[in-house]
Amino acid sequence: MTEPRSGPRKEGGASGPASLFDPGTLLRLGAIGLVMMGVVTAFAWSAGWLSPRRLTQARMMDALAAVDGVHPGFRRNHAKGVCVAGWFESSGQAASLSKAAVFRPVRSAVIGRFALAGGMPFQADAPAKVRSMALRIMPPDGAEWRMGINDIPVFVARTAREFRDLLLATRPDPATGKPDPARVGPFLAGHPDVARALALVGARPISPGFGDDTYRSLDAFRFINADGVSTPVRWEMAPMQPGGPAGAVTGQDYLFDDLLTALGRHPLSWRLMVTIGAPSDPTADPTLPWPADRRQVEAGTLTLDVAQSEDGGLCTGITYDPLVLPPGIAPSDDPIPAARSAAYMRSFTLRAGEVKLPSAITPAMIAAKERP
Ligand code: HEM
Repeated sequence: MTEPRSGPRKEGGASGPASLFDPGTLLRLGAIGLVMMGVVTAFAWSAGWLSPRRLTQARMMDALAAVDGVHPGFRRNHAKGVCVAGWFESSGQAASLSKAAVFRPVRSAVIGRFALAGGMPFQADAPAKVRSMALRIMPPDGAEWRMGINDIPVFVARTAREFRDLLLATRPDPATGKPDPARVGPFLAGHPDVARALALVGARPISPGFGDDTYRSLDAFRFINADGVSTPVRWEMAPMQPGGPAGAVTGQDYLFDDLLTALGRHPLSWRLMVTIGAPSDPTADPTLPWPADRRQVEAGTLTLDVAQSEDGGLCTGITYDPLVLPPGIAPSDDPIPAARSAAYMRSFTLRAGEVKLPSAITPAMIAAKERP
């Protein structure tokens, strides 16, 4: 018997292994390569590597960190805060403007947060620091509504890019620890809208504390009623407790201390006042106030009666994303809320994965002020 001759094997036959040089294999490999390249390019694009001027979530986080540093585990803005809880009682008066469940004559549960603007979780309280209220309003039978609202009359930038540029222009100079006038001056000269908005913010009346402060949406939204009629709106939470005499403006946490003392004595309430915009009112520019004589509707009353530290508190796992809106409330052409939504998500993703120091407002501070 002769052994079978081991001559050259026919490549690529139906039964033999495929060669790398087979045209079909090359085509398939090429296709895989193209898909991989597409994926890598998409990642690079979304990370902003291909477009150094594009504003990405990471660049916005960097700008916030350039001003206030990095504080792992904390919100990248409005870092010093305390959780609160209570309810919102609708008056029914906004139901003709918006079909949102929250405006039916019902009581909705609320998880909120008071905070100071800025990324420093241990900053000292001071009268002129921007204060905020954030709310997640959850009607018993309908979609929730989230908001983050500030105690200033207008926002300080028209777009996310302008806000980021303002942050970078006002970041502290390492030599002095203060913003560098040589950088701030030219920035404001080139951004008269920001200079005008900052002047309005600087001239606002300052209330003694969180409890007697007014918090505003600043951004414009649209209310949509059951007939599909869309109305431009902004809103504010107006305090129902009188502004008492200013307490002692001393102590690292005096604003939070006063808030906890007040909540320990009685619930605090605010009226939700919705301002109806006229067709001529600017909706796309939150640096511009609307005329003071616009009609307002009293949509209901917010009552807060419980405080909790962020450490273990219900608000910690929440982003007060202004685009979490129920049917009946929609964004306007204001570009800021979409940028906020992206930035809050990024901040949440970062802080959720980090080890955090205890918050400035501790469970023990709250327990000491609680009602018996
Ligand atoms: C482009 C503009 C803005 C950027 C990039 C920005 C960025 C941020 C970030 C990163 C956070 C932390 C979010 C978290 O970790 O949950 C935050 C919180 C907050 N922001 Fe903004 N923000 C912007 C505009 C505004 C405006 C216009 C308002 C007010 C109307 C506002 C009100 C708030 C409030 C109240 C909080 C605190 C929410 C809480 O207590 O959890 N922000 N912001």
